[in-house]
Amino acid sequence: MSDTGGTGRGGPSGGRSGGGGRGGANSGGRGGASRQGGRSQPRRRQSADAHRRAAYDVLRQVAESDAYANLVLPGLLRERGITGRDAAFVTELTYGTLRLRGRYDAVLARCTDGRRLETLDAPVLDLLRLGAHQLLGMRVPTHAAVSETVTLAREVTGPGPAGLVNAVLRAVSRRSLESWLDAVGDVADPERTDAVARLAVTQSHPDWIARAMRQALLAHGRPAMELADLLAADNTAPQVTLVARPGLVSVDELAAQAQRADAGTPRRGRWSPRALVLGGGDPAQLPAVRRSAAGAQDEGSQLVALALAAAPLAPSEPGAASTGGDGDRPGDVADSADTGDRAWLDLCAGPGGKAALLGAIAHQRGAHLVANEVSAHRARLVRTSVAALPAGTVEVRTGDGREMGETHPGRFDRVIVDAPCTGLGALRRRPESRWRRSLEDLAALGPLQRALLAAALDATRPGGVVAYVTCSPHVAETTVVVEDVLGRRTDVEVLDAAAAVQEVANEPLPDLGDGPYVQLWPHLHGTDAMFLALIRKTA
Ligand SMILES: C[S@@+](CC[C@H](N)C(=O)[O-])C[C@H]1O[C@@H](n2cnc3c(N)ncnc32)[C@H](O)[C@@H]1O
Repeated sequence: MSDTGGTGRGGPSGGRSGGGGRGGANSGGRGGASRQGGRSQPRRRQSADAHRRAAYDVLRQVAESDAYANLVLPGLLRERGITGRDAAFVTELTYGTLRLRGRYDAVLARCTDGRRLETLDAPVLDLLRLGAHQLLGMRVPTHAAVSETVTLAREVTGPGPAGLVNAVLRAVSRRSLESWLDAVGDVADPERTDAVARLAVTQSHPDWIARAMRQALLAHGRPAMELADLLAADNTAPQVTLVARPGLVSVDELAAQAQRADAGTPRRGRWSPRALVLGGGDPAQLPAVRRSAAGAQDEGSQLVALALAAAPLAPSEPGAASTGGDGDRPGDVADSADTGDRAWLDLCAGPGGKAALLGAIAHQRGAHLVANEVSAHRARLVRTSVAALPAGTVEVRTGDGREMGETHPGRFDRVIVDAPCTGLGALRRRPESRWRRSLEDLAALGPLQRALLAAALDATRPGGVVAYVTCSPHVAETTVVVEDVLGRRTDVEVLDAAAAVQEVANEPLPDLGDGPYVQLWPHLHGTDAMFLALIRKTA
C-alpha cells in the first residue's frame, strides 16, 4: 500500500468523512522512499495523481450522470486496485468535497477576483472544490494540495484552467479554515441577525434545509441552538453498522466474523440489540453479509422495525384474547405462542433492509411478511435482502402500495410504511444528496406519503398496528402527514412510539421527548434522523 494518508485532523466543524492517517508521503509531499524503491519521486507523484484522479472521476460522474457517490466509489476503487489507507484517502477526498461543497463554494467565490463561480466550467469548479477540501478539510500540506491538484487540472482540463486553479487555490491557502468560516459567515449574515443563514453556509447546507432542520428541532421540543450540532453531524461520516438478523446469525457470531475478516474492532450497537458497529473494513467480505443473514443498517432503522414488531396488537373481535406484545424483545426470543399475529406487510420495501429484519422476526413468530415495492429493480434488491430466510417467509411483490388498501382491505396485523421521502435525515450517508433535494421534491412527496399511509391503514385489520416511518425529520413529511391522515379518520388511535422504542432498546434513549411520536437525531443518538409514528386501527 502506498502512503497517501493526509486526512489529518479535520476541521473544527467535523469535515472528515473517512479514515486514513495523517500527511503521508504522496499527499503530504514529504520525504520517504516509495516501496518501489529507486524511482521514489516519480512513483509518489504518479500515485497521488491516481488518487486525486479517482476522486475527480467520481465527482464528475455525480455531476454528469446524477450518480450516487456511495454507489460509484467502491466499484471504482476496486477496479483501480486502490485499497487500505489509499482507499480511505480517496473516500475522504470524494465524500468530504461533496458534503462541504456549499462551504467551499462560498470560500472559492472570494478567491476568483470577482468572477462568478457559475461562469466556470463544471470540471474546473470540481477541481477547485477538491483542492479546497484538501486545504481546509484534510490538512494536506499546502504545497501538495495545490501542486497535485494543478497537475490533475493540467491533465483533465488543459494548461489554461490549470493556471486559474493554481491562482485560486493559492488564495484559499492564505487563510485558515476558522478565518474563512468567519469571512463567509459574515457575507451570509452581515448584520449578525440570521444565525441560520450563517450556519447554512458554514456548515454547508442549502438554506432551506437548514431552516427545515431548525423547524423540526423546535417541533420536537429541542432548543434551536442545537442546529449547529445537527448540521455538523451531517458532515461527519457514520460508522458502518450491521444488523444481525434474528434466527440467522447472532451478534456475537457476526462480531467474530468481523474480527476474522480484519474489519477493525467491532462493538455492539448502543441502542439496538441486533446491531454491530464495525471498526473498519469492507462489510461485504463477511460471510453472514454475503448470505444476507446480516446487512448494513443504521441503528435507527433497526429500532423502528423492532418497535413495530413489539407493539401490542388488540383483538380484532371484541372479547377475543389480546395478541402480540408479549414483552419479549423481538428478535431475541422466538414467540411460540399462537398469538394469531400472522400477516405482516412492508408497503414500501425496497431495497429491503427493514423487510429482512421484520421477515426474520415474523419467521420466529410463525408469521408471514408481504414485501411490496413499486420499482421492479428495487423489488429484486428486496429478494436479495431476504434470501437467507426460509422459503415462504417473505412474499416479494411489485406493485403500487397505494392500491393495497383496496386490494387487501383489513388483511394485515402489522404494517410498516417506510415512506419515500427527501432523506434529509440521512444526509451524512449520502454525500451529494443535500444539493439535489429541493422544496419541489418535498411538495411532490406529500400526496404520495398521505396516500400510502391511508392505504396502509385500510390494509390493516382492526386491532392491528401501522408504523409510519421516514428517514427525514422534515415536519411536512412526518407529523403533518400523520395528523392530516388521522384527522380524516375515526378508526385509529395513536400509540406511544417512544415507549415502544424504549422497550426494545438496549438502554434507555435520552431526548426522546414526551411522545407519542419518535424523532431520532444524528447529533443526539448517533443514528439517522428517523421518524416513527405507531398507529392502531380501532375498527
Ligand atoms: C424509504 S424507501 C424504503 C426503504 C426500505 N424500507 C428499507 O428499509 O430498505 C421507500 C421505497 O418506497 C418505494 N415507493 C415509492 N413509491 C411507492 C409506491 N407508490 N408504492 C410502493 N412503494 C413505493 C421506493 O421505490 C422506495 O424503494
